[in-house]
Amino acid sequence: MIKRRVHVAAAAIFSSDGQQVLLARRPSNVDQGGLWEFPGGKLAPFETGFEALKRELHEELGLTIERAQPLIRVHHEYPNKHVLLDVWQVHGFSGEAYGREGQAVRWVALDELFSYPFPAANLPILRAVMLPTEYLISAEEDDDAVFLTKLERALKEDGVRLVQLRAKRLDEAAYIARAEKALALCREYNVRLLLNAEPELLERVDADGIHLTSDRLMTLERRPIAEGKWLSGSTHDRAQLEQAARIGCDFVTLSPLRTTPTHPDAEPLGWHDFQQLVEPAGMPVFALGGMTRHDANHARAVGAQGIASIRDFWK
Ligand SMILES: Nc1nc2c([nH]c(=O)n2[C@@H]2O[C@H](COP(=O)(O)OP(=O)(O)OP(=O)(O)O)[C@@H](O)[C@H]2O)c(=O)[nH]1
Ligand SMILES: [Mg+2]
Repeated sequence: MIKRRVHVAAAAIFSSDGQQVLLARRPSNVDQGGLWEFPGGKLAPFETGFEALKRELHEELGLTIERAQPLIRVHHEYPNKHVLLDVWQVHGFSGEAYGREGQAVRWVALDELFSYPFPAANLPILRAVMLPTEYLISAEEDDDAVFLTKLERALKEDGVRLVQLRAKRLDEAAYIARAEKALALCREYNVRLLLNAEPELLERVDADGIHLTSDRLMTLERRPIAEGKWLSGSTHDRAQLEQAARIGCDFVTLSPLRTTPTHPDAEPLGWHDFQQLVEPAGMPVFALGGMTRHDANHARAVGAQGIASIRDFWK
């Protein structure tokens, strides 16, 4: 039997403060009944994803979309069909949402999403919804006080919400000391901190997760940290992206998009090759390498979660 292929447009509709998304419950008499979902449905013949999104949100919720951007595309094999979930983030709409087909509809806080039962394909979507569009990677800095001043500026003035502590020049004791201080600051601003370090370090510093170098990523056979923590990794090609998926990374950086002073000899991917790699990755991907916040819209247009950068945030 040939498996049916369905292309579905679905929406992560954000509240105006960005802290909640709108979920709907699938009626009990349909496929995956009773599970919660991002509202949407199948593309009609000759429709684009965005056209289908607008039509479905009007039919299902009575909403008119005003502003939307691609969030993530997820391919998933169900026993009876192959689904492509083409998910958009909606930040502007008019109307008051209600279940026009009798389905339950609910605004849910981002940090409560994991307590709702979703279809199996939805895990990457939940990660994408919970992650911001900017990922700060900290620069080498000898002095802890200077480090903290620059970090606080980025949290306060740039509104950064996700940070990776990268400090290759520090020995273990100095790294731990800096991580404790960075964590205290990040907690004040309600910001997530990932350690670019060995996974075991999470037992010493209770940060939000671990970022793996690509070399370290390739040596692992399974996810090295608990599900409740975030696991990200550095990738540069398809093999590394596949390994990140195999060991259950929550998201990755993919680099270098452009040539940078820190990695002058690395062959840049450019947007075209980057886009080819992103969709099959099956998880949120941050573009890295010469990126600034001006590139964020372009990155999202080719399927990325957003941009990761050292220089654009470190001032
Ligand atoms: N809308 C939506 N569909 C999802 C999600 N996750 C997921 O696996 N799917 C799957 O994608 C397909 C979407 O079909 P649908 O039933 O919403 O399509 P539709 O609105 O056009 O309905 P209809 O064709 O029954 O009228 C289903 O097989 C569903 O299980 C999700 O978060 N939102
Ligand atoms: Mg539907």
